[in-house]
Amino acid sequence: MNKKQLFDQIRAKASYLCVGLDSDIHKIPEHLRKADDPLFEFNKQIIDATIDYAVAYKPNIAFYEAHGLKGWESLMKTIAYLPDDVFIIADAKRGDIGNTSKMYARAFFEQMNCDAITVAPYMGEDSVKPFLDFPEKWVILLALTSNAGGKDFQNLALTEGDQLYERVLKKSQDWGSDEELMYVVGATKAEALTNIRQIVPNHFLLVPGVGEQGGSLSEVSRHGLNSECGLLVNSSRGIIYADGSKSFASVAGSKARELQQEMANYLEKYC
Ligand SMILES: O=c1ccn([C@@H]2O[C@H](COP(=O)(O)O)[C@@H](O)[C@H]2O)c(=O)[nH]1
Repeated sequence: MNKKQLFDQIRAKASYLCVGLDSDIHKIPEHLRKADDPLFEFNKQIIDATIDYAVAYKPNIAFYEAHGLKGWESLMKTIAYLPDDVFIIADAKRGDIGNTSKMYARAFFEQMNCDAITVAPYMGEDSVKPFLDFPEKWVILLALTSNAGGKDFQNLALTEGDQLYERVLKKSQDWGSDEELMYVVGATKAEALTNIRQIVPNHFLLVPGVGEQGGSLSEVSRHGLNSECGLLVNSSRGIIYADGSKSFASVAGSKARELQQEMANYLEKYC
């Protein structure tokens, strides 16, 4: 999906919501655990209930890898179930020497047909570039992550003055354009968004951390929206585990709708 198509979807749904499919066998409702493929059954119902309110879905690969072959099958079935007009992010946080990165890219872009993959930038240009060789596919580089430990490295001041995350934003612009590169910025770090928007005014940002991690959708939207929206805001646990009963899907749908309605207001106001 290219940038224009993504923005068209955002306008059509008045939403920049990404639903995180962090589907955990121990957290899904009891009655689903007896199904043939419990993770897929859970995801299917979550997708059906939230599809009107979300433009993107983000399966976190760890939750599927943890189950070996069966988990990969659940993941592939989930991705195949998602409609063509939603943006699919493999939250895999990959990146390695070039020939290995190329294989990761082929796995997620060719085998699984994801639109985007999260990539750790710290092995540098030759570890990121292989992911950028796929037309209309996206690399989402970790810039300023939502976790407390992100500051251990990302906020370190380099001798030249920049913090490490700022250097990631600046340097990576030599590798690809805003038609193929996005950045992860945690909702818990919303105070950095004004600075981030000065460095990358036109790039999309993937913003996790609204919901369970306590990030503010209002703050993120106020400081992060640009003229083409420029945001995909993720919520995983706050939507998919909002209810643990047989009504889980309809409650997830209501949670997604609440976020979408708030987003529709911010789009009117700031975009
Ligand atoms: O900085 C980051 C990068 C990735 N994540 C991922 O996003 C979701 C957040 O889940 P919630 O349940 O909404 O907290 C999860 O998959 C993380 O691995 C992040 O949180 N922060």
